[in-house]
Amino acid sequence: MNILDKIVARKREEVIEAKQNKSVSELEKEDLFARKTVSLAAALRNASSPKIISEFKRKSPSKGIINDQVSPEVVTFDYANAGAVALSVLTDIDFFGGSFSDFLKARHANPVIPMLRKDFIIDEYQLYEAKAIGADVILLIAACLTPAEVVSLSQKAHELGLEVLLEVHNAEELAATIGENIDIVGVNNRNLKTFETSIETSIALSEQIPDSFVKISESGLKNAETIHRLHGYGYKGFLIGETFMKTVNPGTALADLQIDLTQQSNLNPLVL
Ligand SMILES: O=C(O)c1ccccc1NCC(=O)[C@H](O)[C@H](O)COP(=O)(O)O
Repeated sequence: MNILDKIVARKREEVIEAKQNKSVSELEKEDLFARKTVSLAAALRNASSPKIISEFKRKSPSKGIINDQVSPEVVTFDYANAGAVALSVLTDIDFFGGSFSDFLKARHANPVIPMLRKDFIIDEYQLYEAKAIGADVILLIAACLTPAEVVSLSQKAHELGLEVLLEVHNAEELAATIGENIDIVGVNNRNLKTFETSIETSIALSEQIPDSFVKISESGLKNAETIHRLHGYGYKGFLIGETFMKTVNPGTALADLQIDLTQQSNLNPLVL
């Protein structure tokens, strides 16, 4: 059993419990359910420079505790101020230390910026939850869903006004799950068996993702040089958690990266 299998097994239990505690019609009555969502895909598609999706991530299976001294409202407000195109907030409790409370605090501190509910979606019920906490985008991980599940969950997400980020690790997952209701394709550089990250995964898959899909690179991204390199392969967005969260002030870490990105593109305008 790899880590994804363990996470998904626990997630199935959580969803059963959640459905017993709150019905879909109760979720539909939450104030944020009626909120009009903001498009991350459009913000990325129209961007001429690399854009950062900044993640609030307390801990992870690969690194253990990353930062337990930070508050979601402060960090995400600082991220948005430092120019993040979107926020990603973990809502998985057991493996990532996230929660709906973290997500809601971040949403209330940042009413307009696109926000990704970062979790392991396996059931339509979780899409209603995502809408009820004010998410704009949900994640579908090809490695833990059948192609038919990707189709039905992405259709339902669109019905609810949510955008869909499809995450793939290899060409087989991409070919099996890419479809009409996918808004953004994310290539995850992290090997879930070894936890090693390699940007070669993003490079290898870049040409196989049709141009009609906005593409982003995820995990293990640390510096402006790598981001400019991947931007050259057509990646518009970059999902970064640990590099920021392991610092005392994650918002400042993003601001510093933005300065590096601008300086490097000024030195060599062709990298844009
Ligand atoms: O981060 C992990 O250890 C992990 C383990 C198993 C499944 C998923 C995992 N991470 C989820 C993510 O996609 C990352 O949080 C995201 O891409 C940001 O990555 P990073 O910048 O390396 O924190």
